[in-house]
Amino acid sequence: MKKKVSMAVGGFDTGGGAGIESDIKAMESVGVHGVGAITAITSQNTLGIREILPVSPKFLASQLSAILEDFDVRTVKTGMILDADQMKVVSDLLYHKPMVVDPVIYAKDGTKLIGDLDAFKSILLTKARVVTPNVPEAEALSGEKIRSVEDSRRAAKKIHETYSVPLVVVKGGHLQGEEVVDVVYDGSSYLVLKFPRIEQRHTHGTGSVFASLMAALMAKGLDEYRALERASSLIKDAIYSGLEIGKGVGPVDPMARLEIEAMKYRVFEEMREFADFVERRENFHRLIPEVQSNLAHGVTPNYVRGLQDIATFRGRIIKRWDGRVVVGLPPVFGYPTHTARLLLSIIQKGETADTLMNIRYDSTLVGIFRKIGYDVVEVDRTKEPPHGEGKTMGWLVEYVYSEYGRIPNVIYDRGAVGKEAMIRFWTSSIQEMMDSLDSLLKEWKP
Ligand SMILES: Cc1ncc(COP(=O)(O)O)c(N)n1
Repeated sequence: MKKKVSMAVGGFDTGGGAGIESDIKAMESVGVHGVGAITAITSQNTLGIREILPVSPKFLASQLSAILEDFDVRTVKTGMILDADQMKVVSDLLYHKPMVVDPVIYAKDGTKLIGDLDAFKSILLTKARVVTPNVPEAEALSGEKIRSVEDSRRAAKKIHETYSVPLVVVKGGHLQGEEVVDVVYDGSSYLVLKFPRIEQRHTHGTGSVFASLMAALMAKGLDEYRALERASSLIKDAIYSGLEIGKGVGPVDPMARLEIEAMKYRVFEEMREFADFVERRENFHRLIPEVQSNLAHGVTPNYVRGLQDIATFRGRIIKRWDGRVVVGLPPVFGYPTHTARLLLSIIQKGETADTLMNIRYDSTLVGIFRKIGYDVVEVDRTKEPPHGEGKTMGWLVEYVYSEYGRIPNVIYDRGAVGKEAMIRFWTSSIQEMMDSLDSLLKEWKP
């Protein structure tokens, strides 16, 4: 097997959240082999940096040579580089490689990671292909105060002109506002990228991971703009999945996208098995209402960001005229079915719901649910206010939550004018769903 190789140069974070380990994780997450040269060992955790042990410039040079003499290093990402001597080594040995420079002037806790800013500007920044400052870093590099997107543009232009960096990416996370606005300048035009702000406390290593993704994607042959676009999308998942693993600011998770994609594959497999189960199970048609059934099944609930992470059968679970049950079409993610919307609303209320199905209402079935140990709640749909199609599932969950403070596994209603009575049932796994449906069919003798 062959893989492209990208190199990270920076500090070692004992907490695995930023620096070299996060760089290599980020590179590996997009299928690039990451190699690394260490400038300093930090004793660090989510609460901050305690001590820094610098590596001698000579030993840094030795690491770089060992790497360069053996691997075809396509791109380089730099982070913590302490002093002028280290910077000279990096510049002398790597000036010919496309470098993505993350100007980590200060760590989250305020510790200086680039000890000599003047040396950094003159020795390293001038060799960068791409530089990725956040707002405080862009202020330090440009000497401009940044309070608005307009200021970011001015700073980006100034950094480009002063240090001849071909592509300057000023990340807007530190500015106020509902949207995060990144400003990109390449010497002739601006690109302004806007993203909805993600509420997240655990953002340690965001800058390291973003710059490493850019370097890795460029190593794979993407041009700077394509790499930027992809890295921006991936970093959102990494931030969204920020890890609560210490007492302080936890790290972002560069593995998030890979894990979500792997889970989605498993969801498809399990739904295929579920389709076989309902098509083969004797008497299954008895559970299917006139409006037909569907199954919603998502990735692990705490990874669910929206309907894009929940799958339902595009053609539903159909009871045919002859009593056969057919799942005619494959599952799809992000399809706004009733069951998908209901499962999403239940997850958003904090339940570890993984699978949900609607089945026909029958008072005996409700009794069996109770007998096998599920919490059951009845909802009176005549109380539903008039609102458009697409609002019902959200209303249902709000209504149940306001009455009970949680969402029981079984929610049923006896219908209303023009609305068929229905049981909606959620479980923590698809296996539990199948086992429970089996029990219903065994116990129910209509
Ligand atoms: C070794 C090392 N490199 C980079 C950072 C910056 O990351 P952050 O800004 O999240 O503290 C860090 N804390 N440690």
